[in-house]
Amino acid sequence: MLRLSELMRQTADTGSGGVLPHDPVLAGLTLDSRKAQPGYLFAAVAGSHADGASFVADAVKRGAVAILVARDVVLPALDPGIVVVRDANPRRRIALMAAAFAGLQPATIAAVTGTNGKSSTVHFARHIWASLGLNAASVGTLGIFSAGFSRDAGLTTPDPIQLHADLATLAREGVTHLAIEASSHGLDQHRLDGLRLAAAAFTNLTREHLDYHPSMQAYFEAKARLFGQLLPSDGTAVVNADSDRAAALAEICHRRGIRFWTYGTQGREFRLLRDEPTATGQHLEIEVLGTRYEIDLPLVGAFQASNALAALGLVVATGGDVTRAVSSLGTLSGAPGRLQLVARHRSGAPVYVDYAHKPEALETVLRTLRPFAKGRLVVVFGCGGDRDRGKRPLMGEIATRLADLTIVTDDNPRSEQPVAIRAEILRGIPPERKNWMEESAGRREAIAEGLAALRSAEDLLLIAGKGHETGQTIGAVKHPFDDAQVARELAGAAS
Ligand SMILES: CC(=O)N[C@H]1[C@@H](OP(=O)(O)OP(=O)(O)OC[C@H]2O[C@@H](n3ccc(=O)[nH]c3=O)[C@H](O)[C@@H]2O)O[C@H](CO)[C@@H](O)[C@@H]1O[C@H](C)C(=O)N[C@@H](C)C(=O)N[C@H](CCC(=O)O)C(=O)O
Ligand SMILES: Nc1ncnc2c1ncn2[C@@H]1O[C@H](COP(=O)(O)OP(=O)(O)OP(=O)(O)O)[C@@H](O)[C@H]1O
Ligand SMILES: N[C@H](CCC[C@H](N)C(=O)O)C(=O)O
Ligand SMILES: [Mg+2]
Repeated sequence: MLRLSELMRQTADTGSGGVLPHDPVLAGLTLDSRKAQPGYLFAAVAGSHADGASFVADAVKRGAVAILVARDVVLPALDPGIVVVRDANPRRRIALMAAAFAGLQPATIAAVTGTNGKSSTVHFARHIWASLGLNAASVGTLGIFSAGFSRDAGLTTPDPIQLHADLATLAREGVTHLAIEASSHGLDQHRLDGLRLAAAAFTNLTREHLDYHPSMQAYFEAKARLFGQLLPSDGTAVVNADSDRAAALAEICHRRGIRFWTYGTQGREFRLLRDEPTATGQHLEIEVLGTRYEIDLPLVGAFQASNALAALGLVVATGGDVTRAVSSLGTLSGAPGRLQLVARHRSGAPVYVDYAHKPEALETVLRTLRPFAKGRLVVVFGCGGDRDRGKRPLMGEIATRLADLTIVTDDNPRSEQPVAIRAEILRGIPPERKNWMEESAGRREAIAEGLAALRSAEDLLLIAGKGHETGQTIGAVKHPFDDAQVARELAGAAS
């Protein structure tokens, strides 16, 4: 409970002013009129489908006593007992209010942005902190994880009201260190504006979400907000030097006086010098702040080594002991659904599940797995409905270029016709490659076909796109579906 005047005082940086006609004690905040209760403040924001302003009367009917709205919005006549707060940027203001209202957040917070590798990096950062004896948590696509509290995710970056309620719970339970994914939607919609950040990492930028962002430049600018606006000038940026966006971020950070650290094969503070595959992962030689270390990372793929360095960078940037943090990389476990070995076919062929649902990710994971498939590399994948359509032909081209057999199937069709999504994937496949592909309606059937194509222990099946997901959304209904479980069931049945 907090008085409205106090909430406004604590968050007054976007320029709303004026004397309040009343000063209600607020019972809660909401961005959704349907969740308004007596004593609530309703933030009416314009969205991509609806305009929150048209739900003000609904919120008031449910008991809202205060409305936060943009300056220029015309509202219907309201009861004089309702306080209307105007702000130039209500999305930012409600995020700041959510933080103030919840009161507590873990003392040390690091955010991770980039097209690929965010979930893996926050998962790794939590592991490294925990190895240092710190009470750590992660928030993102996989949900919220800490020693004492976990919950499935709705969004990669939750809405600010939910987020701050959860962060306050974590902080009350003693969590001091938090790694959180910053999605481009989340950054663009100011969901993260109330966080007190100590560090921020950038992994890479490739094509994604061009249904939402008007261009790659706009997509980059959404991500760059993390460094240009959210990370305070006493924070540390940890940026992948192997990304072609590193120079632009360096410029932003230097302008703001932010400490700028880089990682990767071209990294300055966290440099990967050597990377050799081993039976169980890879042997790395790295240089961290001028000192050389050798470690056995129990994960395959150069991209996982890169994500591990990003996590290491965040831990060290926020005061973690370098030597102990480096040695904890030797006990990293992969993030669920990321290059996860889930089953073995009766032929001995391994079956992997991976969350590659973007062109660059699919290319990376197929290239990573190629050396492990001395025989045939088989991939089963589809594309999600109601998402960036431009990805579809690109992924069809990549799969058929890098795999020996591609089975095109359904991901989460959502409101789209599965056959139409598959047709867009097929459009990207050159005619001469059509002999090395099949189209299979129904993901379960496609996985069965993928398994049936395995002939020896030298073959390998990759099921891409849904990773850790435990449901498949068809129309408006989410049906239980778990790639790993289905693969195990079917591989078992085949043996
Ligand atoms: C495109 C997008 O990001 N939409 C998010 C956005 O919704 P919006 O502002 O567009 O909502 P809208 O439907 O237009 O409605 C406008 C406003 O009216 C309100 N409303 C609506 C109806 C009503 O009866 N009463 C009412 O008050 C809504 O609560 C909203 O505040 O803000 C909502 C509240 O925070 C989110 O739930 C919603 O996420 C939708 C469900 C979504 O699917 N988002 C995905 C694309 C997303 O955000 N993904 C990213 C990236 C994933 C990744 O790459 O990892 C993520 O962070 O998960
Ligand atoms: N650093 C990387 N470079 C290229 N591809 C990567 C990298 N890290 C992960 N991937 C690929 O992207 C997939 C998703 O990885 P991860 O979940 O860590 O990324 P994310 O950024 O959180 O994705 P999302 O935005 O979908 O939540 C992995 O399964 C893998 O195929
Ligand atoms: N956070 C991502 C997840 C996509 C996962 C993929 N399986 C799909 O459904 O497209 C999104 O909402 O765009
Ligand atoms: Mg993620």
